[in-house]
Amino acid sequence: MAQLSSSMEPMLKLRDELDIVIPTIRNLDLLETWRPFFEPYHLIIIQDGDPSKTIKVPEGFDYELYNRNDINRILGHKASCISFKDSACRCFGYMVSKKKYIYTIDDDCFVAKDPSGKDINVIEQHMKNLLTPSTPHFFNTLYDPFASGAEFVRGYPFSMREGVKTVVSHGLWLNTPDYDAPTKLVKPLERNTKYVDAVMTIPKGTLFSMCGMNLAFDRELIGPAMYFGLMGDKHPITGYDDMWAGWCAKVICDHMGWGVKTGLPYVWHKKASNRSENLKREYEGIFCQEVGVPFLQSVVLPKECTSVQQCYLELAKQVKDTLGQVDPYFIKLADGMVTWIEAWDDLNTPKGNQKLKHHKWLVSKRRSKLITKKKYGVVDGKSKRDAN
Ligand SMILES: O=c1ccn([C@@H]2O[C@H](COP(=O)(O)OP(=O)(O)O[C@H]3O[C@@H](CO)[C@H](O)[C@H]3O)[C@@H](O)[C@H]2O)c(=O)[nH]1
Ligand SMILES: [Mn+2]
Repeated sequence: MAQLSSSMEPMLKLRDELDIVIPTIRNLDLLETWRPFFEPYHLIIIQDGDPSKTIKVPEGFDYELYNRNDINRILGHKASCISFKDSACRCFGYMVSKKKYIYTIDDDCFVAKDPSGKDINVIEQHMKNLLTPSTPHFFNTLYDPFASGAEFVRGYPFSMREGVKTVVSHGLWLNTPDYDAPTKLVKPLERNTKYVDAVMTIPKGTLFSMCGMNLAFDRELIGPAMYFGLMGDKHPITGYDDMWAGWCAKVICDHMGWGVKTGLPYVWHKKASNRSENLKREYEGIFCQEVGVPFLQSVVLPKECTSVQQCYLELAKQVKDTLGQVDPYFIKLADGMVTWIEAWDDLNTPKGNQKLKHHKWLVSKRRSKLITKKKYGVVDGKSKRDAN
């Protein structure tokens, strides 16, 4: 196995380097099962749907929770780029995080076990994937040469064994795989029981289906491209937010010379959404992907695009000019992409950081009020302590 740099071990701790982003419309009981792996980290919870609903978070977790009112207050008119009533809202968490890495997971994904019966530490495996190089320019048939027990195979040019920086680590799912609605309808009972002990680099020039359920990425590098596109409320499409982000991010990774890996780690997905509902939600997307994918595969970004933001704005322009003629939805999506970059850059300047600090204080104040209420209750407008 290609030697892991000795500096990697401390990085695996990562408490101050990684945020966990969870989009949710439900109580977060799943966190109990993830406690051994998630408790050390800061969580950014994006509460979708009705902001007046209280999302229960088990004790002991360090988190900030943003609902729609917070998103509107923080972004103002730019909040239009953050989807509502769709898991795409999670990308707001990427924007407000200040950490180098992001891990995002759905609230119906639980700890999976490897074939030896050991609980899988998704953070550890994703960080191994991100902290070791990718090999997009020449396919290694024995999978990830930087994974333990693997190596470059014969015929692999030595001049290419250094690899490139990995910026996305795409994990998989046991039990309910990420099938689209038509597939789920014809195969309602199909479950994924195959634990494939492999991590692979997705070759340069190839797009892939990026599922947002179990995903980690280098926020400082590819973060501005991880826009989960306009879906859900007031939009004709849903269920393709993560796909859009994955296609755009991969085009930019190829241009920037960065790598994307897929494979381990697994989560146990106990699908909470409704199959026939999903078919209605995904219907338009099934057709859009047939035009979107070939277009994005054909995109060439100019060499003058040297930052992810520049690449992303150029991509938005090409989406608007080309796909905008196919379906007006893509004009709105392209505008959303531009607004996303504006909002990202706003919040990641010293002035933006100051503004965000104030909002984070408000969000944490609301949370401590909730904790007080839960601990001491509020009886007839007085706390239980006063009432006794
Ligand atoms: O309006 C909504 C609906 C859901 N969420 C949260 O988003 C994730 C995913 O929701 P869910 O697991 O119910 O949906 P699935 O169909 O299983 O997942 C699909 O959505 C993609 C995004 O992860 C995934 O790739 C697909 O498999 C949960 O955390 C919900 O709470 C929401 O925020 N708003
Ligand atoms: Mn799910």
